[in-house]
Amino acid sequence: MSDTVDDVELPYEETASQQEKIESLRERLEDLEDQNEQMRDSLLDANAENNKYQQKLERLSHENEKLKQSPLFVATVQEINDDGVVIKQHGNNQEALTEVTDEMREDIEPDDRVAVNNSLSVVQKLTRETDVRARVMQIDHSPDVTYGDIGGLQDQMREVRETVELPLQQPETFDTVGIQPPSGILLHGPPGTGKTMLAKAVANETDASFIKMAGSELVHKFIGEGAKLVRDLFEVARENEPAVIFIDEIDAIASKRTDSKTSGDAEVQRTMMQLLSEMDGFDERGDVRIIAATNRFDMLDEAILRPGRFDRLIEVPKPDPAGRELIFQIHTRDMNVADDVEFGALAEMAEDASGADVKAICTEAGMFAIRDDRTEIERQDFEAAWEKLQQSETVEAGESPAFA
Ligand SMILES: Nc1ncnc2c1ncn2[C@@H]1O[C@H](COP(=O)(O)OP(=O)(O)OP(=O)(O)O)[C@@H](O)[C@H]1O
Repeated sequence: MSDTVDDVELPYEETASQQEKIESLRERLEDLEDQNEQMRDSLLDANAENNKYQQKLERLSHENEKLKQSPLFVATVQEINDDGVVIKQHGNNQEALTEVTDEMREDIEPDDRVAVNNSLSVVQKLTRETDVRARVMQIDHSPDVTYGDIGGLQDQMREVRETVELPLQQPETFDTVGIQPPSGILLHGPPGTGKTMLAKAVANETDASFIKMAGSELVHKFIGEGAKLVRDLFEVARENEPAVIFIDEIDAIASKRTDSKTSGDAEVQRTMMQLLSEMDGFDERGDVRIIAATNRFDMLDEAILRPGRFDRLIEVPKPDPAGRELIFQIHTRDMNVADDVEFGALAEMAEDASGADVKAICTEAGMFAIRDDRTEIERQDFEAAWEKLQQSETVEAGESPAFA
């Protein structure tokens, strides 16, 4: 069957008579014609089969399209194993073992959000672009900040721990005493003072997921979706219990009502109302704690501060000299600092600096050393870094810098 024109074997011996040769060739010709006939038949069969599969493929593609068009439910992949895929449906939180195509199976992994149809088969993986929640919420299952990374803020840390750790770790204490655990914490103070760090650290130390949402993004980026996203935020938190919800820049959604009646204001109002109602539904919230932060405490609507909502208000001020010294120590832990550098003196120098400023000074001091071809960071590097930071802040504030 695999003979080619060049390597064809002649069906007779060289010594055979002319008559025998003709006879052999005739037989071989008949054989080949038979084979040709058989192959043509097979080809026809294969073509027919191919057509059948083609039609089936079209039908399935059509079916698939139809499935995608009917309403789909959103679920999160929990586990992929030999039996199929375990998904957890959003909304009712129920888990189900379902099937996926081999192709889809290769594409998904635990924690992916997927769309499932009525029979809970995974139809589509939701990409980050289609997943608004993923864009607006930052979910960190194990934030790496610890209490030891925070300089100063001892009182604030104690209060945050009391309010968040106890209800998460010993909820029965509150049941026994017969009181509701404090609901939300509001951290207020200037930018860069460690508010986010406090929330991340308490989530980390209680093994809770950290779910962050920025109020300003909610209002400015996702116009018209604010209220729904707040609902989603609490839903995601329940799906990831125990969880700490961190709402940064809460003033963007909970500032005092203005008199103007623009549609933008109405939208912000709706978002805030949704937040209040989620906070009021505390009983069903389970192992979820809420921490919010603001730099504009004076702007907040009183409704948000009513008992049962944010009833712990914790001020997070800029660090005092002792706090700054600690923060310098923390941020230079991994740096190669010269022995004569005194952190106390640096703390005195960087008067009025926030924790974030201190961190920026340390990084910049390292850059000065690198520019100077040194591997050790000296006192003058920190001084130059502080000067540079002050200059950039002056320029940002629109004043002319003291130094060129
Ligand atoms: N008390 C602190 N101890 C150690 N580092 C700090 C402290 N405060 C701030 N920092 C440093 O500054 C960075 C920013 O801090 P963080 O995001 O917690 O500030 P924030 O108060 O939430 O700021 P914002 O109000 O601007 O959101 C931190 O990642 C950390 O490196």
